[in-house]
This record gives sequence, structure tokens and C-alpha cells, in this order.
Amino acid sequence: MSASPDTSPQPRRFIPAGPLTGSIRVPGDKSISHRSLMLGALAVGETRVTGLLEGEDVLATAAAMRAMGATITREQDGTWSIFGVGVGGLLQPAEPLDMGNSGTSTRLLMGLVASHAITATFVGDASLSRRPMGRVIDPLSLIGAEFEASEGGTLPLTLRGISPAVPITYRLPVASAQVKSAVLLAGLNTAGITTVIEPVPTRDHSERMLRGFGAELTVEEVDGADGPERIITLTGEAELKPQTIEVPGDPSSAAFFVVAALLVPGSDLLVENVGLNPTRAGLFEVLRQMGGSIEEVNAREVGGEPVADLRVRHSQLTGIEVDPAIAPAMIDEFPILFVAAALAKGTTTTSGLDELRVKESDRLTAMAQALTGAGASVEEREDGLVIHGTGGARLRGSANSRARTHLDHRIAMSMAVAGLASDDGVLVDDVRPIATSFPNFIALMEGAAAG
Ligand SMILES: O=C(O)C1=C[C@@H](OP(=O)(O)O)[C@@H](O)[C@H](O)C1
Ligand SMILES: C=C(OP(=O)(O)O)C(=O)O
Repeated sequence: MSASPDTSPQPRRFIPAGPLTGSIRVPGDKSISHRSLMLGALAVGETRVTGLLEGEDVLATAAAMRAMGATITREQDGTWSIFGVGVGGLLQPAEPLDMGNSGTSTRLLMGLVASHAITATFVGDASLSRRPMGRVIDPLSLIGAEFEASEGGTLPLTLRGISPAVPITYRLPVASAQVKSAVLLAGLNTAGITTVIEPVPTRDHSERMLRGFGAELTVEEVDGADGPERIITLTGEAELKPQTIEVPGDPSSAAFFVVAALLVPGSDLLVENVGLNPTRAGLFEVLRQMGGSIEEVNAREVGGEPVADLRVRHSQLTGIEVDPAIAPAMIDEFPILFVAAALAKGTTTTSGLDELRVKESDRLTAMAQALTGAGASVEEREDGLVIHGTGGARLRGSANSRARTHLDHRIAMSMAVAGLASDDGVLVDDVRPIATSFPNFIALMEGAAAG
């Protein structure tokens, strides 16, 4: 969140260290953590959650759910307890909801508020205030909610929800799990059937968890004009039953350690308890195609999601052309993939990545600039990057270059990993954003490199 008491940037130089060895555990999945709090806050009774990600983005969701009536506490052993208000029971928040840096909190909560007869104002930090909200304003206007947004459909934004709302059938114009989830969550308190048509599959945690909480939800795969499409229906005026949830480790956080171990010679690292939902695990597939040694050990199920430990050994990677169809299954992992590509042998080409321009930063430009400063050879295209790798040789940047993170945690962590694979280190201009999704990243990185 923006509300850090210290507002000055915290630069840090990440320098090459020893091989990454031993075993680590990354924090809980961010997407599942947000949804655990939201759905728990709508169930009647106590939901208990272990492994919740205690990053700033998820804490923003917790604060918002409290402001709308839920009782949410953290117990001493790290278990979270949520007493919900029931679907339809959200209260009007007394103050604007501060969403910090979190797109997921904002868009999903807009869905929830839209079908309640309450008004809420959403505010966020400088990065979030630039991100497009029109993609959720459009469908939520169709259910009858009203919006006063800043120019360009951005935050600050005031939403007047409506009850009873109109159930809609909505075809997603953009591959976005956040938009899909916003419409489905609005459907919870809407009489009748809400339908989302998804031409390109995106992460399906909302569907899995809504079902887990007892909502009536169906998913049907049909042939569409450009391949299989998913039709998701939700029966409204749902009654959610409280759950006990174990949140698996976040594959998007594991990604930084997986790539670091592949790049630093001598590494042999076990990353334990990584969520491997097929709608999330695209990066590991692409890294294997590039020659990365990533072995799944002890495959099991945690909280209704496939999970395994990943054993990762240093590997010489080879550049490839990345199939754009896999992009939704690794949408947050492109910054770290670009770092892997910068050290690979030959050229890696990516395309179909327009969505990366509207994340916490414009991730195509931000990574092209940061990697070029660190000594990599990168061409920026409209919808992707083309990277000519070093063939394994360490990156050699100009002595005074700084990687600019633009309030984007994934740029900061990606360039930290680039620093491990460089001659003289990489200076990251601000490490504060890392706390949004991975508060103990630096400590874990130092521990893994020390063996
Ligand atoms: O639904 C979610 O939890 C998320 C969906 C993705 O966003 P989009 O739906 O905007 O692609 C992803 O980038 C974000 O980190 C989390
Ligand atoms: C895009 C991301 O998150 P959000 O949209 O929730 O800000 C991310 O974590 O990479």
C-alpha cells in the first residue's frame, strides 16, 4: 500500500552471491488469499485460513472487508479468523477504501459492492491510480451500478451499488481473471443467473473457491470461433458456508527463486509447497522448454489446488519463441522470464503481451529499460520483447545505471535476480514495493544464497 510511514525510496544493490541451495518456502498465494478474505467475509459463521499471504495488497483487502462489516483477526500462530456478514449483508464503509497498490483488491471489491445497496469510494497509490477500471465499470454498469470515476476511468472512483441488481451475460473483451471475478462476485447477491463467457481461460481460483464455499456454479467448455471457450454460470442470492482454508505457496513468488537457481552456477534448490494450478503454472513449462531442470517432487493437493515441491538445478537455458497462448497462465511472470532470457543462449521472442502495459507499471518498457541498463540486449516491440541472451555469461551493465521499478514489486524482484547473475550487481531504485506481495523476499534470497 501507499500508506508506508516512510515515503522515501529505498534503493538497494543486489550483488552476485553463492549458489542457491537448501530448501525454502515462499508465502501464500496472493490470488487465493484475497479471495479467502472476501468469500469468508460473505459467509455466515467463522472461516479459518492458514498460510494467508500477509503482504500489503492482501492486508488492504482485509481492511476493506472489516470496513464493510466483517470481523477479521489474526491469531498468534498465524491463523486468520473471519466472521462474515452473509451475502447481501455488506455495510457502507465510513471512509474511502484504500486499495494501496492492489488491482485485484480494487476490481474484485468493486464487483462485491456493485450488487449491494451501498456507496463506496476507492482510492489507491500513484501506480494503481493510473490503471484502467473501465474494464469492470462496463459490466457492473450493466447490472445497474453507478460510477463517478476520474478521467480515463481511473481511481479515485465512487461506486453506488444497487440491490436488486440485474443478472447479466457478459463476454470478456479482455483475458482477465479480475474482470471475470468482479462479474461473478457481483452475481452472488443478484437474483437469477449471472453468466461469464471466457474466450481465453484465465486463473480459475474464483470458480474453485466459490464452489468450495457452496455457491452453485457451473463451467462448460464449448467450441468458439477461435477455439474452446468457457461458459461460467453462477446462481445468485447464494448462501456461502464458512470454510477452513490452507493457502498453497504462490507460484508467482516461487518464480523468482526458480529463475535465480537456474541462472546461478552450482545451485540446487528445493522450493517447497508451490501451487501448480494449470491456469498459473505456464512459466515452469516455458523454462523447461528452454532447458531448465525443474523437477516436481511430492505432488499433492492443498486447499483444492495441485501443489508440489520444485527441485531446481542450475541449467544452461536456450532462447525460444514463447507461444502467446500460454500468456494468461503466466501473466505476472514475464518480468522474471525476461531475466532468464537475458542469460539464455540465443534469442527469446515474446508477443501478445499488451496486458503487461497496464499492470503496476508498463512492464514491457520497464523491463526493457532496466535490463538494457544492466547490460542485456533487448528490443521492445508493441506487444512483447525480443531478448538476445548472453549464453550464460554474467550481465555487465554500466557502473552508474539504476533499475527503475515504478512502484512495481515484480520489476524490483526481477532485477534483484538479475543482480545475482551480473558481474557488479544491479542497483534497484526502490525495494519498498516488494512488500506488496512478498515481504520476506530479501531475507529468503540471502538465506538461500548462504546455503
Ligand atoms: O485475479 C487475480 O487474482 C489476478 C489476476 C491477474 O490480473 P488480470 O485479471 O488483470 O490479468 C494478475 O495479474 C493479478 O496479479 C492477480
Ligand atoms: C498485477 C499484479 O497484481 P494486481 O493486479 O493485483 O495489482 C501482480 O501482482 O503482478
